[in-house]
Amino acid sequence: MDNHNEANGAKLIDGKAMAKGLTEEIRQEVDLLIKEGHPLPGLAVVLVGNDPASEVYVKNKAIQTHHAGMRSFMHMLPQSTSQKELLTLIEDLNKNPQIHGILIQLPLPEQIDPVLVTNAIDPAKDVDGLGEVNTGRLALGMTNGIVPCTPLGCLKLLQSVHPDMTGMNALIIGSSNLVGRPMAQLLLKENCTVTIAHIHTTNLPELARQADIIVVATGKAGLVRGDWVKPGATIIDVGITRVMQENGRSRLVGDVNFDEVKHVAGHITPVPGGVGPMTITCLLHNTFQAAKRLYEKQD
Ligand SMILES: Nc1nc(=O)c2c([nH]1)NC[C@@H]1CN(c3ccc(C(=O)N[C@@H](CCC(=O)O)C(=O)O)cc3)C=[N+]21
Repeated sequence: MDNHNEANGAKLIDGKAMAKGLTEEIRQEVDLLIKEGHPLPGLAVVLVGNDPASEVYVKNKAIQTHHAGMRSFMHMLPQSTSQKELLTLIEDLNKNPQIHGILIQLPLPEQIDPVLVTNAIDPAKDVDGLGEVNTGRLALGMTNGIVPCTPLGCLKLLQSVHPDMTGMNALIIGSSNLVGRPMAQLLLKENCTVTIAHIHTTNLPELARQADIIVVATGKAGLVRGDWVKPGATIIDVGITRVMQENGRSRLVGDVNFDEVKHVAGHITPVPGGVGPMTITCLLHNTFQAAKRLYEKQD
C-alpha cells in the first residue's frame, strides 16, 4: 500500500489509509482468537460530561471497535459525576471479565483528579497506557507495557517514512502526559536525539530548524510556520482545532501552518486524516493485545 501522496513539495503521510489497513489486520487477528474459542475482546469507554467534540470522538471509537470485530461498552456520565462514583465504576470494569480495555476520555470535570482515576484502572486493562505502571514500563524501556495510543500512532507514521531513525534530531513540541512525554520515550528508544519544547521554551523556531523530525502537540492552530522547518524534514501534526470559516462552516486545522510548511517539509501528516485515525487504530491494537495476553495467561 502506498500511503504517500504529493502535497506540493512535501509527501503526505496518509494516516487514514494506514489506519484502515491496520484495523483490517486487527480484525483478522480477532477472528483467529474467536476461532480458538476465546470470548470477544471488549473495550469500555467512559465519557464524563457532554463536551460535543468528545462525544464525536467517543462514538467514533465505538464504531471503529465494531469494525475490528470487538465489543464496545459506552458509559456516558453526567458532568456532575463525583470522583467516588467514577472510581466505583472503574472498580466494576476492572472486575468485569467481558472487558479487556478501559479508556477514560480526557479532559475530566474539575472535581475529578485525572491522575487518581487513571491509576485506579487495572494496569492490564489500561489501554490508554497513562497509568503509573505503564508509564514506568515505557520509561524503563520495557516491552511488556501498554503504550499510549497517540504517540504509538505517531511512531507508526514516522516508521513508514524512516525505518531507521538512529541519530536523527527529533523535536517534540508539547510536554503533556498524553502525547509529548511518552512520544519522547518512544523516539529515544528509536535512537533519536530528542528535544522536548514547551510553553517556557525561548528559542522554538531555532530548535525547529535543526530538527529532522518534528512532532507537534500543543493545540495552537498553525503554530509551526514554513520558515521554522528544515528542508526535507518530517512533520507529524497532532493538533486538532475546529475553526469557523467565512462561509459559516467549520473545518479542522492542525498545529502546523500546512500551506507554508508543505513547500518545505519532506513528509507531512494532514489534519484531518493523519494522526487522529491512527490514534483510534492503536487503541484497538492495545485492546486486542490486552485480551490476548489475558487469554495466554489462562491457557
Ligand atoms: N483518554 C483519552 N485518550 C485519548 O486518546 C484521547 C482523549 N482521552 N481525549 C481526547 C483526545 C483526542 N483524540 C482523538 C482521537 C481521534 C481523532 C480523529 O479520529 N480525528 C479525525 C477527525 C475527526 C473529526 O472529523 O472530528 C481525523 O483527524 O481525521 C481525533 C482526536 C483522542 N484523545
